[in-house]
Amino acid sequence: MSAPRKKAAIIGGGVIGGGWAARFLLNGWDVAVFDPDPEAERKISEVISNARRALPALYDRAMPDEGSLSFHQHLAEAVSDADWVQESVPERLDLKHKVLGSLCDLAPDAAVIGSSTSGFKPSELNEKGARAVVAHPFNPVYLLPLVELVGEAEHTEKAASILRQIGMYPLTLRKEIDAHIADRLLEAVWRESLWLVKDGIATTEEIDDAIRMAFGIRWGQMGLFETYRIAGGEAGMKHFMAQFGPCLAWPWTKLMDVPEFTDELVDLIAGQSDAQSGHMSIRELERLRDDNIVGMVRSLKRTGSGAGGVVKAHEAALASGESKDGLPVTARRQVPTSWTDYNGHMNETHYLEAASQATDNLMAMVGADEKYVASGKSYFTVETHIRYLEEVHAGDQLTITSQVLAGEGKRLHLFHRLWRKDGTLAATVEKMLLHTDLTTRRACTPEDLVAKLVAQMVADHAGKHADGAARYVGQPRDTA
Ligand SMILES: NC(=O)C1=CN([C@@H]2O[C@H](COP(=O)(O)OP(=O)(O)OC[C@H]3O[C@@H](n4cnc5c(N)ncnc54)[C@H](O)[C@@H]3O)[C@@H](O)[C@H]2O)C=CC1
Ligand SMILES: C[N+](C)(C)CC(=O)CC(=O)[O-]
Repeated sequence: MSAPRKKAAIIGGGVIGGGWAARFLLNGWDVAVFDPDPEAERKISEVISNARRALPALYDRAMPDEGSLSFHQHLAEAVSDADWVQESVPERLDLKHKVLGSLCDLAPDAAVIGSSTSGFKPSELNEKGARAVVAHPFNPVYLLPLVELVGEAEHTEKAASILRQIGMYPLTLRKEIDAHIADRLLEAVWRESLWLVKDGIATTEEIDDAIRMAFGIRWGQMGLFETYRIAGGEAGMKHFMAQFGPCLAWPWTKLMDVPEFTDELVDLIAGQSDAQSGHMSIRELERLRDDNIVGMVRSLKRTGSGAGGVVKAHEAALASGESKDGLPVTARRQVPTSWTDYNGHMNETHYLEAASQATDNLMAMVGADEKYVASGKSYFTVETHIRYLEEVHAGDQLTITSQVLAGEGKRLHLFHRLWRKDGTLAATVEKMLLHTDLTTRRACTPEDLVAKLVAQMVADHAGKHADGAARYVGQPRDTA
C-alpha cells in the first residue's frame, strides 16, 4: 500500500504562493490554497502550467504523480490536516501578524508553519505569539532550490527535512537578521543599479547586459568567494584580497544611500524596462526565464555544482527499485518540450537518450556504477537498433524496462522497452555493449561481482520473449 499523500496549505497565492503550490503539487503533495483574490485560481493555474513544462525537464527520472489542487473560501478548511502551511501574503507586518495568528490557532500542532517573508525576522513575525519559521524562497519557487530558514532549531530541522524531500535546498541561518542573507546581497546590487540609472550612467538594459554577459553566469555556478579565489590566480584568495582590497575604500559604490523613488525616477525605470521587454507578456517572460534556468541547471547537474547538485541528489532519492512484467524499471521520465521537434513529437535522438539513461542505470544495478568506472572499468556500446513503434509527445511519461538477453564474457546484450503511461509500447532499443578497460581502451572481462550480477540477470530474464530483438533494418513488421 502506498503512503498517504502529504498536504500543503498555501496561504496567499500570488507570485510566491503560486510557485510554492506548484513545487509541492509536482512533488506529489496535495495542495489547498486560501486567497481572497477572485483571480487567484486563474493566476495559480497559469503558474502551475508553466511549472509543469519546466520542473520535470530538470530530471532524468519521472517525478511523483501530481497531488490534487483545491481552492478554499475558509482558512480553517485549507489548513485542516496540513503537514506544511506556507504564508505568502503581502509584505506588511500587521497583516503577517493577523494571518500567522489565525494559522497558529487553526493549523494542526504538528504542521510546519513557514513564512515567505523577504525581510522580517522570526522575532518580529512571532511577537504576538505565533510559532512561524521564516522559509524564504526564490522566484520561481518551483525551479530554484534555495529556501532560507530562520527560527528555532526544533522547527527549522523538521522544515529542512521536508524541503529536501521536495527537491529544495534549505540554508539555515546561524542568526536572525533583517532580510536574511541573499536579499541583503541582492539589495546592494539593486540599490547600486537604481543609482546608475538615475545618474544617467546606464540604462536598465545595459545593467542587465553587464550581469548576464559575465558575473551572473559566474555566480550561478560557483558563487562569489570561489570565483574570486580563482581570480587571485595561483596565489589564490590572499593575493586577490591584496590586489583588490584597497579599491573597496574608494568611492565606487553609493552603499547605504537610497535614491528617492520620485515619480520621475519610477517613470524613467519603468519606461526603460518597457522598452527593453514590454513586447512580451509576463507569462512569456516566465517561460523564457524557465527554459534558460532549466538549460543552465541541467548543465550544472553534469558536474554536480550548485543547483545542479541539488537536482542530482533529489533525482537519486526518487529511485524506486520497481519492476514491470518481471523486468527491472531502469528509467522513468517525463518528456520535456525540448525533446520534441517540428513534427510535434519526440525527436528520434531522444529515444536513444532515454535508452542510454536506462543502460547507465542497468550498469549501476550490476555493479558497474560510478565507483567502478572511476576504478578504470566500464562498458562501451558497439551497436544499437531502435524501433520507433508509436509517437511520444511532450508531457508523456516514459517507463523503460531492460532485459539482459546475454552477458557471457565481455558482451552485454540488452533489450530496452520504452512504455508510454497509457500502456503502449512506444519503442524498443536493442544494444550490444563490450566491457572495456578504460586505461588500455581494449575489451576485457568484467570483475567477478559484475560478471556474477550480469549472469543472474540473464537467468532471471531468460523466460521472457523479446519480441523484435535481432531484427534487421527494413524487415517487415509482421515477420518474426
Ligand atoms: N515576489 C518575490 O520576488 C518574492 C516575494 N517573497 C515574499 O513572499 C510574500 C508574498 O509576496 P508576493 O507573492 O510577491 O506577493 P503578491 O502580491 O504577488 O501575492 C500576495 C497574495 O496574497 C493574497 N492575500 C492578501 N491578503 C491575504 C490574506 N489575508 N490571506 C490570504 N491571502 C492574502 C493576495 O490576494 C495575493 O494573491 C511576501 O512576504 C514577499 O516578501 C519572497 C520571495 C520572493
Ligand atoms: C524582491 N524580493 C526582495 C521580494 C526578492 C526576494 O525576496 C527573493 C527573490 O526571489 O529575488
